[in-house]
Amino acid sequence: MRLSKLFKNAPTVNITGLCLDSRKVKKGDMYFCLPGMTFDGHDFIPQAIEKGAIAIVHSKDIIDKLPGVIYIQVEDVTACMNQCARLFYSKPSDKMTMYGITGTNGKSSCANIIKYIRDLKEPCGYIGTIAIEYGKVRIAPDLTTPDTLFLQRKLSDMVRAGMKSCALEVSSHGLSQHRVDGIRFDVAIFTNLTYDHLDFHGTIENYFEAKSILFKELVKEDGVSILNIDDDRYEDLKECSKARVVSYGIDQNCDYRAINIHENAKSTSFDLVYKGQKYPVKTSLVARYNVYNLLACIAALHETGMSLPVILQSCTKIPQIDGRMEQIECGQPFHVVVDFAHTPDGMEQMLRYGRQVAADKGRVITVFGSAGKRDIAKRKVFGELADKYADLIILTEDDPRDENPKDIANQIKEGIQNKPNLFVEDRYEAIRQAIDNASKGDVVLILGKGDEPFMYHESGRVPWTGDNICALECLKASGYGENNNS
Ligand SMILES: CC(=O)N[C@H]1[C@@H](OP(=O)(O)OP(=O)(O)OC[C@H]2O[C@@H](n3ccc(=O)[nH]c3=O)[C@H](O)[C@@H]2O)O[C@H](CO)[C@@H](O)[C@@H]1O[C@H](C)C(=O)N[C@@H](C)C(=O)N[C@H](CCC(=O)O)C(=O)O
Ligand SMILES: Nc1ncnc2c1ncn2[C@@H]1O[C@H](COP(=O)(O)OP(=O)(O)OP(=O)(O)O)[C@@H](O)[C@H]1O
Repeated sequence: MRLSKLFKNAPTVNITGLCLDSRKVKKGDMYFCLPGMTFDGHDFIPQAIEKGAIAIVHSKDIIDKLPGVIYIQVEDVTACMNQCARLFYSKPSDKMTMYGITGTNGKSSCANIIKYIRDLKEPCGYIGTIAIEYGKVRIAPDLTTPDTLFLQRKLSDMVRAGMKSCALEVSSHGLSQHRVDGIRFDVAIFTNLTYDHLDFHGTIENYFEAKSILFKELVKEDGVSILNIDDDRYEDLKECSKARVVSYGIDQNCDYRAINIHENAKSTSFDLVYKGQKYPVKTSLVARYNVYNLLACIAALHETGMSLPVILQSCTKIPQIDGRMEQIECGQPFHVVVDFAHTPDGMEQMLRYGRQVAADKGRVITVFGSAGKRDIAKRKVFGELADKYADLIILTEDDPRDENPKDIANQIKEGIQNKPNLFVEDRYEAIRQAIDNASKGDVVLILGKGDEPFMYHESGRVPWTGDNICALECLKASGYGENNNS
């Protein structure tokens, strides 16, 4: 693209790419010097030029300018980069129906439900923690909400691949760091706000402020904000939303309400009340929190033109979302569930669910840890929750980074008063012991990592079997077989 299309009065040169990381610069790129939490992008200008950058966008004064390189000084490099990326990639988000989902828990679940149902009508892409997915493409992501440049590039790939819509998980980090500023959302969904990420945001108010950007600034004025009426932050978000507000929930009257909820181990049914009419809904999803997720998605899809009967019919067969409430079946006489729960709210929901589906005398056996170099205050809370609901607690590693997993386990143990517990550092072995310990009617809950095929250790990101595959292997090693229904 001609530089003059991005900046008035710029020289007539062609920019072949945009880059924010000097290590990844390619010949002909424009490099943006971003202020970071660890580094300052300005310090890597020489490296960027050496690797082939022909234009540098910076905010600080530069003394030793090199001939042949174009220097563009702006006040706010991040804002400028967002604008350039939007133009460079031809405003891809304007060519699709954009669903943005934010909240402490439920983003991946909602985005995957929307993708599944929307895909039945026309192609829908997905960007989030689990994958970047469109058509036959499936890429493992580094972040839930990628950086602006990568994000705009992927959205433009989606448009080229024929996607008509995209479900995008919008994390609070992504919002704070303006990764999605170049996107105008047709639909902004709020799932819930509970305790998380305070290591980054400092206070729950800052965390909420970050989430609210999606509703205050990024949803289109003629778009729609879909809000959970049962969450304490409903009124605040309603107040600040730029778009019209549609509500969903269970406890109070609202636009899309679920009543008469029946939860089973493998399915859920309820009546959807919409505009005074009742619609029976049956879904393959389980646990009450998924009723909330489903309501948010039904509202989002209906408000963007899909008919209610078509949406509701598809709810019966929503496929298993990888690593989210994933039931591992190998003919064993007890439940094994792998779930990505890694916040106090997510843990409590899962442990409660475990208690509910365990047979009368069945035990809840749980395996989990807590991530290293992340929020340490939640560790004791995890212990307290397990103490309240579980019968046997096996503590193990979970992305320890450069912390000692045993120290983390000891901090979790501070919350455990009454229940038997043990520490098994190796996660595979911990899952094996949980499964070996289980008997008829028990529930084994393996929490924290879901389907993630990696683990963060001191040495960096290393491959991990994945809790779901590990659990299946352990069941088979214990003599269960997929066709054995004993
Ligand atoms: C805390 C955080 O979000 N950090 C993000 C931030 O990094 P940073 O501010 O530390 O950047 P930095 O390393 O100081 O570098 C500043 C600038 O210099 C550049 N640089 C740096 C070094 C170099 O040699 N050359 C160079 O050009 C960098 O590319 C960057 O542009 O900007 C980087 C570039 O976009 C991100 O990769 C990085 O995400 C890190 C890897 C991360 O782990 N983020 C997590 C916490 C995160 O964002 N998580 C959320 C959701 C979590 C959840 O809901 O569970 C997510 O959306 O994934
Ligand atoms: N609506 C909800 N309310 C409370 N807990 C939920 C909800 N939806 C999912 N959970 C719990 O949170 C876990 C993570 O779900 P999901 O991956 O959908 O959330 P997320 O917001 O994408 O999380 P992350 O951004 O950390 O990936 C689930 O495995 C489940 O335990």
